[in-house]
Amino acid sequence: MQTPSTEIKEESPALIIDELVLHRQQHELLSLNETIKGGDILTIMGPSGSGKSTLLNWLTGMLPKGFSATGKLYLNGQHITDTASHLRRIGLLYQDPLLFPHLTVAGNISFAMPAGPKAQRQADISQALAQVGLGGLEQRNVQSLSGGQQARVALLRVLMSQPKAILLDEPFSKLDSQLRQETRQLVFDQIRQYKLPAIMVTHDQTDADAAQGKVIQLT
Ligand SMILES: Nc1ncnc2c1ncn2[C@@H]1O[C@H](COP(=O)(O)OP(=O)(O)OP(=O)(O)O)[C@@H](O)[C@H]1O
Repeated sequence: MQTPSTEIKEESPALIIDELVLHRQQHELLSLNETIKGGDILTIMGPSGSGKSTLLNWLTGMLPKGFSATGKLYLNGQHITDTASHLRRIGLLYQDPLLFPHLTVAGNISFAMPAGPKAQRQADISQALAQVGLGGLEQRNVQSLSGGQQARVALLRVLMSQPKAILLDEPFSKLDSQLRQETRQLVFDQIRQYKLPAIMVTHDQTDADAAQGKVIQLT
């Protein structure tokens, strides 16, 4: 007897990619079937053109024209394949911090936070900044920060938006090696602390090793 299909796949924190096949025009780009549990980091590697960005675009609900997909996406038990991008609660961290240059550190972080009493938001921001070694920099203009400091603000901006999953798109590639290692550790620690399912696209084997999770090599 066939099990009736259900919209609820799993209740504990997990991102489930169910029988995904991505096409560019008639050409199959990739297929994927994965469950990423909260706190786990799935690493995606592969040569230029293998479909890494396209996969991230599908996950965020922004597949460009010319591409099509079959398969389903579930986040913490909810079917979100057809959910609008801004309602998916999937945070994205890029290689560029993409901070708003005209806003302060606190302004950048609070921009992405859910609404709430101002004093509470300010206290939460100060606490988060202190946790990543940026205590007291609330009112600094982000343009006056170092690359590593900007990367940490970008991370906090994503985390404070309270995502339920996080995607990392070459997030450390602009940082020099010492800073790369430190920032990577911080990002991975936070992913584990918040039990977020994460997918990281990288060309760097040391990133993949540090993630300590499954590695998928696209071809
Ligand atoms: N907007 C687009 N229109 C048409 N084809 C595209 C578009 N974007 C990407 N492609 C093609 O789709 C395929 C997958 O590209 P994608 O950007 O996902 O690869 P990638 O693995 O992220 O590459 P890279 O490592 O260079 O970023 C490639 O053949 C690419 O040329």
